[in-house]
Amino acid sequence: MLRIAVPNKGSLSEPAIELLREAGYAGRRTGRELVLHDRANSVELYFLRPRDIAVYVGSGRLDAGITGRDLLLDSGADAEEALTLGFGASTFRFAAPTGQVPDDVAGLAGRRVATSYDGLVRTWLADRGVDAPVVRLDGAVEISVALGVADVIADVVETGSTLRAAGLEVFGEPILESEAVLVRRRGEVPAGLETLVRRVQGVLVARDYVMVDYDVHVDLLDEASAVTPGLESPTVSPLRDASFVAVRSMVRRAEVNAVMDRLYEVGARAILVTTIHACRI
Ligand SMILES: Nc1ncnc2c1ncn2[C@@H]1O[C@H](COP(=O)(O)OP(=O)(O)OP(=O)(O)O)[C@@H](O)[C@H]1O
Ligand SMILES: O=P(O)(O)OC[C@H]1O[C@H](OP(=O)(O)OP(=O)(O)O)[C@H](O)[C@@H]1O
Ligand SMILES: [Mg+2]
Repeated sequence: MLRIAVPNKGSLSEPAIELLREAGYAGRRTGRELVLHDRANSVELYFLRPRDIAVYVGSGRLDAGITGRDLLLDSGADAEEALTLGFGASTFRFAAPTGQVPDDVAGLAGRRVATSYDGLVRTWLADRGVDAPVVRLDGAVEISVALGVADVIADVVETGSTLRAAGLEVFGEPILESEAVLVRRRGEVPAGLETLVRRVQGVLVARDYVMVDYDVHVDLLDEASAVTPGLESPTVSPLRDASFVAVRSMVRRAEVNAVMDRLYEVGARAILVTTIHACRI
């Protein structure tokens, strides 16, 4: 049995559960379930706080889990990233009241820094030789400066609207670019982990790519294939009219309209785009 940790709450929970569902694993039946035995797939899913997931995986009690890169680094757990998952993107940044931002990193010295990610912030400050007291708070960190317990904050920024509402502005380089990641414990590869990674990768590729089919005159095949090289090489099938071929290739979803425009200019016709439901690459 592969033991997988899944966020039970917060912004990563729903997309993580949906990703595993699309990868063929059982879904949570109620919002209160803490463990789910998915015997058909030989996995056990543990629904845990995202902040705790890297700790369980790093301790070796669980084999893999979904959490944020920022939470993984903050925990200091002995776990490593196996895959980036393409959701839960955020930036971890310093912010201070508008008009009172330090000029540079050295300007942080002696200022009280409020954060929920004290491990991450202490390491960042120590690596740069900056001596600043860290105030550990559980959440709503943006209000801490107005309430007088800190001078600056270090927190997750997604849209920036919470910062703006609190009269704060970011300063300095981002501390970290984060997103949801699949983490695994270091060392020996547990049975079933490769299957989990391949399944999840399959979902991510199916989300990212579409299938494009078109007909093109054989004389234009090289030019058209250059527009749709696919992952390895496009599939080319004969048509009844031997002067034409049918071509099939995977194309990035975000680029498909530009690709269709170029194919049409080359002379391809009957250009069809279909969704990929699942794949193994
Ligand atoms: N807008 C966001 N706010 C907070 N965390 C976010 C956001 N967008 C992405 N994340 C990521 O989600 C993870 C934090 O999840 P966590 O469940 O601890 O906090 P949360 O989503 O703020 O939920 P809550 O504070 O309600 O418990 C981090 O990896 C963080 O980078
Ligand atoms: O840049 P934004 O789009 O505004 O999002 C970032 C904010 O969202 C999160 O707070 P959350 O709502 O989770 O509350 P919390 O601070 O109590 O965890 C995070 O801690 C930031 O405060
Ligand atoms: Mg939060």
